[in-house]
Amino acid sequence: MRPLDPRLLRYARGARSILGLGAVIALVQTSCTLGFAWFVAQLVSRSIAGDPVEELLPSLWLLIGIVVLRAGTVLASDSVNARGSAIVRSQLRRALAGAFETLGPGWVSRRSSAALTTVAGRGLDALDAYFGRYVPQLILTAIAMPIIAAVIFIQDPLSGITVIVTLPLIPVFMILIGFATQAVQRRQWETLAHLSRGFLELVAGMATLKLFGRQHRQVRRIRTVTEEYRVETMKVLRFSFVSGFALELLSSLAVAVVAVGIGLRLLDGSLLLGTGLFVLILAPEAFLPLRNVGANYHAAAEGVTAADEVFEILDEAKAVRESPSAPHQVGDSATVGDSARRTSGLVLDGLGVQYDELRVLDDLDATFPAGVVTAVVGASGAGKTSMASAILGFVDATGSILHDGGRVPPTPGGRRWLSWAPQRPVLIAGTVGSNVALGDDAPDEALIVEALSALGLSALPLGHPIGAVGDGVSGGQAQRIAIARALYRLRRTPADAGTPVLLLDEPSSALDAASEALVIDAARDAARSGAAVIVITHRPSIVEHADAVLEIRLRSERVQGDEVMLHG
Ligand SMILES: Nc1ncnc2c1ncn2[C@@H]1O[C@H](COP(=O)(O)OP(=O)(O)OP(=O)(O)O)[C@@H](O)[C@H]1O
Repeated sequence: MRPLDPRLLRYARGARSILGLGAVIALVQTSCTLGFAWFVAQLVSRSIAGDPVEELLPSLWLLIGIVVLRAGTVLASDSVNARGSAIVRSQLRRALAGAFETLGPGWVSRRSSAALTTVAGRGLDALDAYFGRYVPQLILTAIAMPIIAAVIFIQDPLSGITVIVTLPLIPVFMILIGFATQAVQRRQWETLAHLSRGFLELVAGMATLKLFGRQHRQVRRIRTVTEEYRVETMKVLRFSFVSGFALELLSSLAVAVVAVGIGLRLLDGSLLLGTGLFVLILAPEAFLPLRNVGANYHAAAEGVTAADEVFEILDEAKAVRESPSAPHQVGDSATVGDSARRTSGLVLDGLGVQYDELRVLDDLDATFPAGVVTAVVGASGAGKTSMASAILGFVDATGSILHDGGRVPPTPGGRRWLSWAPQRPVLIAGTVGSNVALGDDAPDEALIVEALSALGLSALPLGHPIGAVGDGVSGGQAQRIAIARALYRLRRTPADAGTPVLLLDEPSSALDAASEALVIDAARDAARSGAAVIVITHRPSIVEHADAVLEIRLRSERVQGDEVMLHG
């Protein structure tokens, strides 16, 4: 772990002001430490020398003032660090949410959702120890240590040299401990992510696990991972205890050496009592912040390990933002025919999609004209949803996508013309109405009612509550609410967005024949109003009512030049 990761300053702007304020507070604290040591040494040596109390009173008042000021700086430092830590964590969480948006649903779907929520939740919370305790001590060390060491050297060169020689031993020792801890800390963090994943699977899949009698196995797995987590945590703690002990021993020995030197010179009279006392009080203060850095290192390291992962995600999103055409190559193909450029609606020209090693689509050409319902059919796994994901900008794709003759950008933004209902309906906690008008700042109630009625959901009140994962409605209702959302968005397509495109991915997979007929009517109405309608389906009844059919064959069954067939 680097003492201070520069990426933290880059991604969490709030961190800069905390560091600035922390430096000012550290400077005041160092002045207080020096003042405190000076006045205590003076008061003791002058009392022993027999100075009258009245003459000592001004120094006493100053000492009391310094003590109060020092307490004030501790209070200020605590509140700055607590507020700063909260600001930084919320800035990093916002940046992370922005990164997820940039990287897109395709990226998120390839990651473990449990690991992502652990890093964004518990992981970033662990930064509290880093900001609340570790960083302030690091700043104090950088400011107080050289000043105090210099003052000791000026007052008593011999003690100064002892302090200057022994001080670097502590950071050297800490670096060695740091190397050893890094691996255990990462293992502890990975086990935690593993544990979260196990719990998520147990909770989300409880019904299935119980039905197949696998719940005990899952519980046993969690028990094993919990044990692994305990072992890893104990390893981290062992390092923490040993390093705390060693740091304490090192600094105590160094202070003892200084104290013995001062004592001997006080005895032989070569050092004044005031100076000796001053240096003796100051010496532990030179080691204290560095010792505290070491003591807080392990608590901070968990947050830093998590922050490391956050920074990797933020860097990835930054790279995508800076070169949007690098991973997503849609729009790179050389020439697109004139007819494609003149088509109102959507044209795919040589579209290719690949997931790591798995090539799903290659060189797919298709036209989805305005006013036409096109059914997209093909065997399971042929790549129909992958084509939809490419149109949505969710996956890396090659080739070109043209909307009204203009190239569609590779990232998901800038598709005001596109309305989509996914294969698996995603409902957000709220109400039926808020789900249909999702993303609309000024929802049109009449349109919401119209979209729901078109799908036979007029009996469902707009205010009907929906839970976090679509609880509160049936599977078929959830699917129709998701389609109603697409119909609502279609009706709200801005006039200057061009030909509206309605993309429905297996819209009737959870519906009965009557509801399916309503979906077909809604798709036909949309085409009549001028939209290009694409319906991915396995249902013969939808294919029958389509104006055109695009068949995507499994890659293994494709023949060169016969990748797809379009029936008009
Ligand atoms: N995010 C992904 N990462 C890796 N492979 C994927 C991903 N999404 C889909 N695939 C693979 O791509 C292939 C095509 O999947 P796709 O979902 O496009 O098929 P589909 O034609 O829509 O199938 P279905 O009719 O069953 O919905 C499948 O082999 C699938 O396993």
